[in-house]
Amino acid sequence: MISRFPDLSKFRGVVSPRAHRFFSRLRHPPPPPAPAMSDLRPPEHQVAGHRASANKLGPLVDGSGLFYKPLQAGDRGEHEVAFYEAFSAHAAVPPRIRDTFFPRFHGTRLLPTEARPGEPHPHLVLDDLLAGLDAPSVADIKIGAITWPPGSPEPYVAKCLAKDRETTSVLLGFRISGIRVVGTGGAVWRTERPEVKALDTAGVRRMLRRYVSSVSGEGADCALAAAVYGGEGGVLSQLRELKAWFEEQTLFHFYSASILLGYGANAVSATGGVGGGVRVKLVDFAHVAEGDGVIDHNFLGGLCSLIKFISDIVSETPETPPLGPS
Ligand SMILES: O=P(O)(O)O[C@@H]1[C@@H](OP(=O)(O)O)[C@H](OP(=O)(O)O)[C@H](O)[C@H](OP(=O)(O)O)[C@H]1OP(=O)(O)O
Ligand SMILES: Nc1ncnc2c1ncn2[C@@H]1O[C@H](COP(=O)(O)OP(=O)(O)O)[C@@H](O)[C@H]1O
Repeated sequence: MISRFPDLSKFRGVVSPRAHRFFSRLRHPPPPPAPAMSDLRPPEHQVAGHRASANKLGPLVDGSGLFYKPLQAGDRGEHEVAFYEAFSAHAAVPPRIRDTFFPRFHGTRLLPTEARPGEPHPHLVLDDLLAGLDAPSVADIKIGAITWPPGSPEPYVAKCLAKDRETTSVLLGFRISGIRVVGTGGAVWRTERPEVKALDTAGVRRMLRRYVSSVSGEGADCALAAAVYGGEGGVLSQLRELKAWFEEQTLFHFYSASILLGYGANAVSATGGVGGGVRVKLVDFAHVAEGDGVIDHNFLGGLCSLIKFISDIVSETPETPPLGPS
């Protein structure tokens, strides 16, 4: 829960530690009791990123509508927390943008994990952005031709640059990181890591078509293109609203962040509509940098490029009933 109190982090050292703890508690009231390890599991709907396993930390859910992301090593985890704290309280962020496109931040919490038995690990507590969608179909699209923030160490820049060149990031301003599609019969089709890494422009187009197709297997009939991508409240109209903000905002530069698309795949109605709404969200803020009064042209360029790919698919496919956001 986010309070109306301003970000106090810059006042650390000015106010007493006791006062700071008091105000922090007001800004992030304690969430409900910590879930037991037996209730926590990797989200079935996760399509990219580090995945929790017996020896690796990764995101967890407990079915309560919350998503627990482990703080990453080094200063990355702390950096992501600092972003959420600043963003949640920033007076210049329009509430509509914050509420529509970002997960709500509920502070951090120590959780038991299978990977680190007996050593609770701090996690970001976020809204599960796919909560309430039955059998969600999900796409993670990493935005930006450049995926490292200014000032990153040289070896990290080299690693990211190599990935940006090998994938479509440099060429298209975005790359697909992972997709899962739940067909009408409940069959799940998902991308494998090596496959998405090898996608070229034609492959990206194919994946974006596959994401809105009802057939099982590799085929792409684009039966849901108009309902999911088009119409009022569809992906395109939400992306355009997000773009309008990025044309103005100079607060943050979202390096390596992803757009997460979601729709309830198992609710395809007789009329061809999709139940549960269409979601367009942003995730992964471990590499966000301060905007310093400059627009985030790296993210904005990738977003425009993605919009063009998706609008081409809508133009090429026949109309089906549109859906609003949920
Ligand atoms: O750790 P790696 O090498 O698997 O790379 C991660 C990427 O996996 P990949 O192998 O490219 O599919 C991973 O990519 P996906 O999200 O899986 O597309 C992220 O880029 C991750 O970076 P961060 O969590 O945003 O800091 C990447 O982590 P860092 O390169 O930032 O450590
Ligand atoms: N708040 C959220 N709600 C639901 N799913 C999420 C949320 N945040 C991330 N995810 C899922 O987890 C994946 C990895 O998240 P991300 O923040 O990118 O982690 P990493 O830093 O390991 O790359 C995303 O591709 C998405 O499937």
